[in-house]
Amino acid sequence: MQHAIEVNALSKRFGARQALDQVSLQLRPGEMVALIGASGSGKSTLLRHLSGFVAGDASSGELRVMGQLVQSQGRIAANIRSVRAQIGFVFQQFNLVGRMTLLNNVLTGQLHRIPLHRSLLQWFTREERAAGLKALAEVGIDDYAFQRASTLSGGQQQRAAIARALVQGAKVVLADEPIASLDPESSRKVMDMLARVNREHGCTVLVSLHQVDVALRYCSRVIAMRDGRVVFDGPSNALNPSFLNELYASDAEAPALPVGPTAPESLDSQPMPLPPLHKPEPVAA
Ligand SMILES: Nc1ncnc2c1ncn2[C@@H]1O[C@H](COP(=O)(O)OP(=O)(O)OP(=O)(O)O)[C@@H](O)[C@H]1O
Repeated sequence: MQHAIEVNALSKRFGARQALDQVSLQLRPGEMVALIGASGSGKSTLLRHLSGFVAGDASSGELRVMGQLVQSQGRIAANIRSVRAQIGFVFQQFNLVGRMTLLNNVLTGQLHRIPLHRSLLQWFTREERAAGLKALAEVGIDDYAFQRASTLSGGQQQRAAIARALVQGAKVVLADEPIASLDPESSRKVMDMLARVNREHGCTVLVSLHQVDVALRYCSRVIAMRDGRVVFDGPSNALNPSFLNELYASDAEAPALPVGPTAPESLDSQPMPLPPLHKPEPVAA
């Protein structure tokens, strides 16, 4: 089976800091998986490598999205732009161009399909505009289509990034802390949209989250990172309070950890680190 996301022995060192250490994981098409871990554990760095914005160390293996090579042994694939056309990004730093209208921001999702002169001039056809408005309606912000993106709230901007992924026809959505600075109601809307994109459009979603309760509510599988390593990969209902306490032990901004049904008492005494529940499968040549 072709994996939607495949990471094989990815390592990244920034000076003395081992940000990623032999990270391997696979996501099946159609999965929605949460990436959790304390601040500095490597979540954003992993997502940036998957997007091909950052190259891993030369000792790293391969990263693939929808079977296409993103990078191998520290070298970004030559056709990375066409690989990225399959990936929707909900990254705070790449989200929207503030001076462009919301609609034009969303329409940039199809730039890989239209001629360069049209993209430079932001000339879009009636059909393309209709597709953009439909996507904005789907995420509930079509009323703001002709407003400058900079005038929108953080939650609306995140939803616009999701609409852009829809217009783009992305197969995989990478979301880096999409609700980090949002109020609870906006957070719920953004997470609901991501879940819908996953469920109704069949997109594979990998979302990094600080809020463990949100991760457990929306994702049946969780990957936990600590010090650049994957220390847990399995069903979210197998996580337990002692593991989570250990995971966030060094985090000054540790999130409130959930208790109750999502944290079965019977697993309380499980020692750290938990072994990964999914053994990495061999990478197809
Ligand atoms: N460009 C960079 N140069 C130097 N160090 C970096 C760089 N990017 C990340 N790091 C370091 O790599 C480690 C992992 O950082 P990363 O941002 O991936 O963590 P994170 O889990 O996403 O944290 P947070 O939840 O706070 O966003 C940190 O120690 C960070 O300081």
